[in-house]
Amino acid sequence: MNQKLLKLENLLRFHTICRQLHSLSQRRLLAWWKHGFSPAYPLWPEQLCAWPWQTDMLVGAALCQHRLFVTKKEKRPLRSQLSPLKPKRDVEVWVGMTVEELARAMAKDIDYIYEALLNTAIDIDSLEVNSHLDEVWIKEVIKKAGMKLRWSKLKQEKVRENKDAVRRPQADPALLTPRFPVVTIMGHVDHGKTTLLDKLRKTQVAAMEVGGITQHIGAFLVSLPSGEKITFLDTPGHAAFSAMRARGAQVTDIVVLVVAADDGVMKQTVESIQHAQEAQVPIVLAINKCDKTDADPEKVKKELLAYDVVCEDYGGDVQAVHVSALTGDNLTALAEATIALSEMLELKADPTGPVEGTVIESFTDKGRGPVTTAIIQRGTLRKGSILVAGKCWAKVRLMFDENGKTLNEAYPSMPVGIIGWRDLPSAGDEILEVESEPRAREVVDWRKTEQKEEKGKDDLKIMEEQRKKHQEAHRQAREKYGSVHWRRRSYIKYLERKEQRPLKPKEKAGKDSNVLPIIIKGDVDGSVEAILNLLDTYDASHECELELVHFGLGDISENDVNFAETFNGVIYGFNVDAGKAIQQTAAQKGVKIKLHKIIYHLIEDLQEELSSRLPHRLEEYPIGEACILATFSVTEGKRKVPVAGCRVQKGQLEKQKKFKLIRNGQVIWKGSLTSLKHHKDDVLVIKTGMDCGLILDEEKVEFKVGDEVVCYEENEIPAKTSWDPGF
Ligand SMILES: Nc1nc2c(ncn2[C@@H]2O[C@H](COP(=O)(O)OP(=O)(O)OP(=O)(O)O)[C@@H](O)[C@H]2O)c(=O)[nH]1
Repeated sequence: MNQKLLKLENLLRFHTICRQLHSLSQRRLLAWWKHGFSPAYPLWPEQLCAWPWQTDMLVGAALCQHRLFVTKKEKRPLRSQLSPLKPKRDVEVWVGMTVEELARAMAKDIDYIYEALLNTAIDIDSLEVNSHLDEVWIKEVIKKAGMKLRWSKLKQEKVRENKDAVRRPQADPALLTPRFPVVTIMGHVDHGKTTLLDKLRKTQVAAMEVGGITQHIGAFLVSLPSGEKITFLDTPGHAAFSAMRARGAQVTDIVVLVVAADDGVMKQTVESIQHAQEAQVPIVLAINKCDKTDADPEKVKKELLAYDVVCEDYGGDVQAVHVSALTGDNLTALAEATIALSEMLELKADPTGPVEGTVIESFTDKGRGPVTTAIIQRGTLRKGSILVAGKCWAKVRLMFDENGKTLNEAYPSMPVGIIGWRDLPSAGDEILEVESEPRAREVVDWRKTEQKEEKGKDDLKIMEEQRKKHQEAHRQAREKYGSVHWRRRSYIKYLERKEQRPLKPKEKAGKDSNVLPIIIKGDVDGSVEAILNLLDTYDASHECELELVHFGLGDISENDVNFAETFNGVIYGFNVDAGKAIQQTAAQKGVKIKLHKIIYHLIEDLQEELSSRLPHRLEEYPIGEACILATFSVTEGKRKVPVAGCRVQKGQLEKQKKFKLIRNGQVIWKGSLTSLKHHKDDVLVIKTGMDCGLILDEEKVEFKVGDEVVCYEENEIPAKTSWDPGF
């Protein structure tokens, strides 16, 4: 009878715990049950491990549970292994669906999915209801269920209609008209690129007789006396190249390679050559600083041979112009050489139809908002055109050139400042004209969604990597700690520490001990994880040891209180409750339950609790100071007792308080007085300015004239933990 009652009681307690344990534990229980209740089974529910029950009691309880399942089984087959599923139901699935979604799609409960994934390589413990499943696991579950898999429309939706705007196919040669070249200036540091660009720009300003301030728009147009034009990109050559090539755009037709005649080929000269060669952009060589006495243009040409840059003098096709950016010498010749090369390249573009171009530079102007400089490559840009670039779009409100002059139209190869962007596109972004604002929005939305999906895929990859890492750590922990199925870093840390210094219930963790055993309960996995992560910042160097004896999800239970009582610990609950009965039990057992709804309040509370376990600090408060003016001794029986003749200089000396003797700034004695006299009278207090004679409780101490006597009292100051989790 007693046996039966015990089992019944066990069953009830077991049920209560199971109900608290969330679906995860029921799943584990089932798995455990199917493995013959072996305590060695790795999925032993951690909450039950923490339960201070004996294993056989647990088995007893579980056996009852087992019978219950068996009875239920007769009415309703629960598991695939027990009753084969009726085959070939179609299940609509998609990659990355969650455990919950798969269960719903299969019309099964969540446990079913977990069960199907048991004994597979997946780490079932790290698998939450909302974890995403890989294709391989989805297939595994469906296969085990004997169902048929059908990839969902949702998956097909992923290959949704491409709403992006793209460049048009190559233009009909009949539509092509000559265009002027777009040139980038590149070269080694200090070889004169900026000076050359400035000179070219100033020549242009002077030539146009505009005067005043030139507008920096990242590119400018130079008109030669012959009427020819060249667009120079006014951005650091490397940056322009990298940005544009990274986005697959190629706006430069010619590279002007600047090499200082006095310095020769240097590291960045070589890099510039490589950039040009990789992009198959021809080079015009500007041998600069030819005004300098030590200039040696021939040496430069020879050095360049090593990099496949063969000048015309050496039988190659690279034009070399000796210039001086400083004096402006030969800059026209350089421009003409560039034009000659562009003519050979037969640069042409289609000025009709929707615009295509590239963003050279973009910035936000205080008054005008986002501004871009673009090079038009196809079509003709006009006010009111609708453009998209990257994930931004614009209705062109205003166009201007490098001199700030408003433009009505911009043709291929023209640099143009554009105002009217809703957001700021990036340098190198491709500009495409679309037919309407709704279409521009559609393109931008499509691109944003694409980006999100890409990011989602990346996140999934990261999650998968983390899962694998977690799985490995988990496997190692399991190997190390056997059937105990802890998966928390903090707990493993705790176990490791425990190996070094086992915490015995009630033995070390007395109320005044400097060990604080704690139990953490939280509402959801995430919050418990967050608290455990903060606890991880607490290391052994702190004065009070923090022992995490148990943690878990759900309201505070009797089991937690038992634990806390056993270890003399404190229960911390985050966003959970403790029923009245539990609180009463805890009060009876002297167990503190601390409930919080804000993590940092919980941590502050923990800091206070830790501080309360630290020994108090003693702080000294001086009451008076005296100086020894004479030393003598009195005879007490056969002993000669040293006496210090002092004058009080500050405060007062109180016989009952503590005293210290200081010599040359060093404390040489601390203790009490056995005698304090004023003349021949014993007194309790001597005030400032008065003389006195005093005898210490340690007769061996010798006084010296000039020593300092300090009377003080000691106060206990509560200590504060130095632990700061840093939030
Ligand atoms: N004598 C002489 N000095 C020049 C000439 N060109 C540039 N310099 C000087 O060389 C120095 C560097 O010129 P920059 O134009 O700043 O050179 P850079 O290649 O743009 O340099 P980074 O911007 O640092 O890459 C400056 O002191 C210029 O005055 C030139 O033709 N002759």
